[in-house]
Amino acid sequence: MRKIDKETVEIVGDNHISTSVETPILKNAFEKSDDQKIERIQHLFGEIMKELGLDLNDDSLSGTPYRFAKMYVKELFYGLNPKNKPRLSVFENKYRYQKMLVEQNITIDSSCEHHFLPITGHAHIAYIPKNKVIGLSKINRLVDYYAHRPQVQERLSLQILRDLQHILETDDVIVMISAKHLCVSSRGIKDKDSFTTTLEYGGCFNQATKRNEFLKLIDHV
Ligand SMILES: Nc1nc2c(ncn2[C@@H]2O[C@H](COP(=O)(O)OP(=O)(O)OP(=O)(O)O)[C@@H](O)[C@H]2O)c(=O)[nH]1
Ligand SMILES: [Zn+2]
Repeated sequence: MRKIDKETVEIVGDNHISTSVETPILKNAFEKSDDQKIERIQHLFGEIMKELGLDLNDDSLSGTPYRFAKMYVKELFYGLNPKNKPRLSVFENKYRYQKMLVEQNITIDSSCEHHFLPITGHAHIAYIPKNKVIGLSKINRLVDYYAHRPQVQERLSLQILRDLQHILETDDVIVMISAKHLCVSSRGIKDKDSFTTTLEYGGCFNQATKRNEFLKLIDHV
């Protein structure tokens, strides 16, 4: 593993934002079971707590290393493991519905990969069906899956877009995410009001009129 020291982090700054749409995952990432990972992270997080000076014999703190490890593996970062990817059943577009379908206000609960702090907000997604349509809830499930990894918002938007385009067999998909980053609001610059919007699209959404149709719909609900 490449070691990066404090000075390099300062110099690299924002340039370390990954250029790939894939989450950087080690080849042997899933050789251990979830339970083995929980056991190891429990030990390591206990060490961090002790290093901070906390007494793990305290009743309230003693269970924290285990709770933390379970939360990381089973909840916040369950989306790292491809075995947890939702099955996205698609079916034939029997109704020949060929207008825009918008699924909006999809909850985003994610974590920033630079600080491991929450990213919270909403995704709005639209597509124009060709031969395939997807169960509505599957769009929400796909968003939830990719959100539950350490993320940058740009990559999250792209991963969702790319999968939907693939599954739906069309480029005509648009993904908008507006979210607050706790690493911006609760530490560092501590800006409580700003939020971040990303927009990824393909196919007919390259036309401003189609994009505007989508943006108008989002605005009116
Ligand atoms: N582009 C992008 N940047 C992000 C995202 N989440 C966090 N960041 C930024 O990643 C940057 C990391 O910069 P660094 O200078 O290495 O970290 P830092 O010293 O903690 O930065 P400050 O937050 O400015 O204190 C910060 O500007 C964060 O706001 C994201 O989803 N997308
Ligand atoms: Zn951050």
